[in-house]
Amino acid sequence: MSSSNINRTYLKVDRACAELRRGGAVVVRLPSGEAAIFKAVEIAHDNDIVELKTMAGSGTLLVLTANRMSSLGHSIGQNKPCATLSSAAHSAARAFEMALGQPATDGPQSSYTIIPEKAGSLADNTTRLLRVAKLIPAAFMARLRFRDIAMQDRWALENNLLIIEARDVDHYNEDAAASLRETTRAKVPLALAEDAEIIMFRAAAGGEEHFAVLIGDPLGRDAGKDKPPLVRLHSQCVTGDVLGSLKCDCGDQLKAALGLMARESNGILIYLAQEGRDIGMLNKMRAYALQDGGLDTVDANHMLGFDTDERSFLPAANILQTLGISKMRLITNNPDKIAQIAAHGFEISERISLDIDENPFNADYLKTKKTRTGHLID
Ligand SMILES: Nc1nc2c(ncn2[C@@H]2O[C@H](COP(=O)(O)OP(=O)(O)OP(=O)(O)O)[C@@H](O)[C@H]2O)c(=O)[nH]1
Ligand SMILES: [Zn+2]
Repeated sequence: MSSSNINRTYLKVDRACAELRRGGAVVVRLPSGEAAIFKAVEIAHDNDIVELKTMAGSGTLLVLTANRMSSLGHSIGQNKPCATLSSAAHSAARAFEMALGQPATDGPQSSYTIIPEKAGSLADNTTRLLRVAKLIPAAFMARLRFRDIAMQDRWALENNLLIIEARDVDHYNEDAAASLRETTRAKVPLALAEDAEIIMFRAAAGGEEHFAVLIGDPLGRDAGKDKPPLVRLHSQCVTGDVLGSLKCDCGDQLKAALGLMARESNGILIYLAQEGRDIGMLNKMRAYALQDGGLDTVDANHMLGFDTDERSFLPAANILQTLGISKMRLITNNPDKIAQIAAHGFEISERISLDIDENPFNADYLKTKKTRTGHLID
């Protein structure tokens, strides 16, 4: 794909996300010409349900992910990422409860007809776009009655609506990672590592900003360096990294990693703008509220409709490649991180574990990392 094509594609997705976040409607279309108009449930009002129905000419459905459905006590089958729920009596408040509330004991879902949806379906694409927009992946969706693409384009223009093609959604995360560029760099002496330099990267797609902290001389400007650099991919955790939250191990891991790198003067910490395993700070706080009610970190993500971990380490891989790194000693306990980085063609000569002392507030979290997400914690 030429770079100008990539540009047009991701700009449309970025505009769609802004539209969804302000409560607006977006149209999603499959190559077959099937299309649907949708909105984010978490920002919708009752009149939106009627409006979508009137515009599309078919009933408004509620789209929920498989994880959310399972939290509501419904298995929708293997390889079905989401389901559409139809009801004669939708109200935004009720749908909000279905999408976000704690499951009611009398089973509000019983009054809905539930249809499992395939990967790549219109419903699936609505939830994927909502995730990119860092919104709860629950949509009000109404299918357009007509499949003629030229007619749809005219209709969208008349109604000031954006049409997003399913293939644009498919490529978005890859395009965003590929569009990362070094933007500026500066020396920033740190308490734990005086010889530190920060390199900022900005993605043209989505505008996300990640950064690399170079400790000492990891890029091998010193001739004769025999060990590959220590590398840590650290996903943002404002509560742990900045506020010193005792609920997780992030802040301590950050400090420990910088300390290890300073000792050798040979490290790269990539700080990824992936707050809350990439569900965003607001949704992480929603997950924390559910954890206050007794759920663990995995079930809380599922209850909100998200996957256990929404992160891709492709942005990190692109940054490492830009820096000219091919081999590293990776500081992590996360097997998925190791697998993803290896799959991108990097050589991990050694894994350095990063075990943090338990406290009464993070003990359950650390246990869940070990038992449910496979973290290699001793
Ligand atoms: N959604 C959610 N995110 C969390 C929670 N606790 C921590 N995080 C986020 O998880 C990310 C850190 O992930 P971890 O699983 O601790 O560590 P990791 O990067 O997977 O693995 P290591 O390399 O071994 O540290 C950060 O983005 C945190 O904000 C939580 O309860 N819910
Ligand atoms: Zn944390």
